[in-house]
Amino acid sequence: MDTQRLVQPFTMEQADDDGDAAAGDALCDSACGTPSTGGSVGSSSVDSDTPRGVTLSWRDLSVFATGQRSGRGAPGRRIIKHVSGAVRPGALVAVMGASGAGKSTLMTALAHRSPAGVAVRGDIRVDGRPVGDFMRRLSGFLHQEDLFVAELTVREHLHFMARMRLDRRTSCWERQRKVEQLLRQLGLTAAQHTRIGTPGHDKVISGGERKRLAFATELLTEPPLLFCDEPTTGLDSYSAQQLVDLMQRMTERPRGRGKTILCTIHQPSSDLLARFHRIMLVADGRIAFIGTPEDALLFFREQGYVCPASYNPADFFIRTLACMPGSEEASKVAVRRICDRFSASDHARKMEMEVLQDLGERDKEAAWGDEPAPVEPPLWPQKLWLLTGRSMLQVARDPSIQGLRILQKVAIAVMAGLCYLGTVSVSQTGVMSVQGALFILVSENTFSPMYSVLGVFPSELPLYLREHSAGLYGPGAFYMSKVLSMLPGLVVEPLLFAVLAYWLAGLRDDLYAFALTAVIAILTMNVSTACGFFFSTAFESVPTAMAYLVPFDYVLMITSGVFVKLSTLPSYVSWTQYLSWLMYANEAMSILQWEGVGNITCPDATLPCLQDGEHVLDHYSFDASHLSRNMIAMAVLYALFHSLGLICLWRRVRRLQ
Ligand SMILES: Nc1ncnc2c1ncn2[C@@H]1O[C@H](COP(=O)(O)OP(=O)(O)OP(=O)(O)O)[C@@H](O)[C@H]1O
Repeated sequence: MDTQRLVQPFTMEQADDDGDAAAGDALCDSACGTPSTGGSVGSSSVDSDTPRGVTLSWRDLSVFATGQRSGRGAPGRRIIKHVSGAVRPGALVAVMGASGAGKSTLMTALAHRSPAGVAVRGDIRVDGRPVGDFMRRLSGFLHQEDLFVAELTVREHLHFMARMRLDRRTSCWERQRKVEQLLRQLGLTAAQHTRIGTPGHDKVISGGERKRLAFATELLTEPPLLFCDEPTTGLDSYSAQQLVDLMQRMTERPRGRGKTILCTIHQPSSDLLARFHRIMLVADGRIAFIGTPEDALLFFREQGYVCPASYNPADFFIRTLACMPGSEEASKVAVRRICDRFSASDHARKMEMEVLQDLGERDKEAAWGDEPAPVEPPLWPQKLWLLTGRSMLQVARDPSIQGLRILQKVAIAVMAGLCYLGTVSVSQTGVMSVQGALFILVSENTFSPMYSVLGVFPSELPLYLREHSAGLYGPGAFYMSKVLSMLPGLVVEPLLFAVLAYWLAGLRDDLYAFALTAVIAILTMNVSTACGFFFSTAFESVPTAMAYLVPFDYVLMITSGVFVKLSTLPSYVSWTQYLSWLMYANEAMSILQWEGVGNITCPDATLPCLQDGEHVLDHYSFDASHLSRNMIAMAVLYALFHSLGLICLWRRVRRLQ
């Protein structure tokens, strides 16, 4: 009966989307074909797939703010104060309390997901076992603020997550079956091909659909324990009710397989509150009550707080436990008294007895070998492949990332080429035009690509940190995927520019010179992007990165060989030229233009003249034997910037998590 219930749609949508499954979305398992509705080889009923529920208990738990957000030099503040409690399998628990009471802090601590700057002390156990990193696999966490890749569709997102989160031995069909089931179950079938988007922009799914998608993502792995931080915030009352109904159904499975769900919630209606099996009231970092809403009303009555007949009990609890402006001290004393009385009450003792009994029974069950097999996550190359695919879709679908840049490059190449048209010749004035055209080729492939990637890591870090904390992938795969996804653009863009500008400007009519110039242009853009990536990971925000990058790029430009004769640079700065890939590129391109050129016309024999190519190179302090050295140096800079970028990202992630 419960299996039936679970596969029932969340809303009235009954659209059969099996046919759509084969729609070839890039991230989807389209190669599996259409999944059979009756399951696939290796799949079993939903109930037997579902791991048994778990008991979560905690004793003498305190949470401190140790730094960062608490401010420089501020002592660690105790946010959660010596709390104890427990939740049994199949319980849907509403965590309620006034704003700032400590609900989210308590829940993230219980979920073993406390952020950096927060220290947790105390004993938290799952089925009697002290919590550890296994909590990432055992539990799902629905965050207050949803974060998605806006360019993906609902279906693509779920397929990506299925491949990232599920055991790598899960068959393609099985993954597809889970996605289809979740789409139906959460009423996302109609929106499955809609881009997730960013709220406030066109083509976005609604706030309710975002919440349901976030929920579906957490349900992919069938975690027996779910933490939901304000899942109903921003939803209309009907959608909120539907979501809570779904949670309720998930807790009500037989044979101890009901999920344990903790859910912070703000001001639920009486109707919504009645759907929760238990409520947990948090006040000033302590627990004021855990039990059924009815018992809570009785307990409060015993303490002298009577809920008026027409009043919403949730509002009554929150109001009673809130810190009243103007009478803060009295409110604190009242809250302390309620919390003290609860911890000494029969409710608290009964809860503890129930948990102990429950754990005893579950120990016996475990002896019968009901432990789930350990999950094998995807291998690193598989994760990299998936992440790169996702990033490529982002790049392809967001015109501001690459499409517009390519158009802009073409326009600049045509304009620059036309400006030099007819000015390039083997003459004294032609030397200036050639060197000018080469500088345009180098600088156009340096500055705009370098600055355009500065926002990549600051903007994507929140999503990365979220996915990292869920145990999906590490900084190496994240960084590499960004590099790989941009690679096609970083070849096409400079190549297009070189083809157009080179031939329009009328540079040396030699295929070898052109081909190597194009390769150097590609190298230039890749080194510049690597440098941009490094600054993007090294600094917290784009303005800070810019503040350091602008002076750095002036040094690069001055030492490029165009603005000053390199051999005349003062010794204390002359070393900087070896960091300047503009210099390497400029010298290499100049060699390709001038090597072997003899007899440059000289209009007036009485004035000093550049008589041949060797003279031109010498004039700029360039050396004809440096062609391969320069290309190798650029490759080394590319590797160096990316290595530094990766180290900075890794350090930042360690600091933030
Ligand atoms: N890392 C931190 N550093 C310093 N103070 C913190 C930190 N995290 C939480 N706090 C503080 O602890 C208190 C409880 O915060 P928490 O977010 O848990 O409250 P809440 O009950 O979930 O509130 P709301 O319902 O408004 O989300 C707040 O005063 C908050 O400012």
